[in-house]
Amino acid sequence: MNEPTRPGPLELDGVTVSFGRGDTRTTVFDGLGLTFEPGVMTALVGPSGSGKSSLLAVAGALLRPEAGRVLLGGEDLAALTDAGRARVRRESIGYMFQSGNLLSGLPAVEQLLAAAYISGRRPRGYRSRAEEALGAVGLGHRLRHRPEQLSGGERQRVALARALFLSPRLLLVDEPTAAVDRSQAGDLAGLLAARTREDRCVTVVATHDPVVAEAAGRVVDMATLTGALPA
Ligand SMILES: Nc1ncnc2c1ncn2[C@@H]1O[C@H](COP(=O)(O)OP(=O)(O)OP(=O)(O)O)[C@@H](O)[C@H]1O
Repeated sequence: MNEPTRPGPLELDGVTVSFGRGDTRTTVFDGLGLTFEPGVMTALVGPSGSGKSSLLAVAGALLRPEAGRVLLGGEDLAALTDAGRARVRRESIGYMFQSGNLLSGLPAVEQLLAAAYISGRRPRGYRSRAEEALGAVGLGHRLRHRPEQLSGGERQRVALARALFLSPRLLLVDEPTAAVDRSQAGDLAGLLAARTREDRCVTVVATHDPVVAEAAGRVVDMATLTGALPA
């Protein structure tokens, strides 16, 4: 918002994630190493169960790895206390998930303002900044529309504007085009890539959609990293 974005890579270094115990134990990553640069949108592709969502969860400080480091601009999120991780989530990470997770009944501009309130930031002129942010994703004519009055693609654009409004260093996106038509999917994917370059954030998108992979600056196939077989 008013703070400049502080560019810095996201680095996964020797990251191990597994779920369950005994016979049901699943190791998703074992010593995974990957670096994501600012200004680049990376598409994570791969079959169902190959670990795309798990990677987003570890990168977003929603899941603590069993081993390894998760460095965001040099700070190891895996080593922080729960309170430290909550601070990083609030201050440095934007999340955009499948359904957009908009608050029902709330006009588009208020969706952004609510996010600013929750994060404790209220810069001067924040309402006009929120309007500008919506304009930047092509929704200048939909400022007062509620989610119920928007198309699937428009809802995703509000979610994108909201995620970018707080100037995240890291933007994590899960299946952004799952609920939109093909032409909206292309527009949304292009917009995500463009805003990533302009805002210099690290953007990681889990997707099954070739349109998103085409728009990305880099594609990482999880199957080649984790050895997952097609479902
Ligand atoms: N909470 C959990 N408990 C147990 N196993 C889990 C849990 N979350 C994920 N897994 C397992 O970890 C593996 C990776 O799952 P993940 O959701 O990361 O894959 P994905 O590539 O995002 O799949 P999809 O494309 O279907 O969303 C899968 O085998 C899954 O069953």
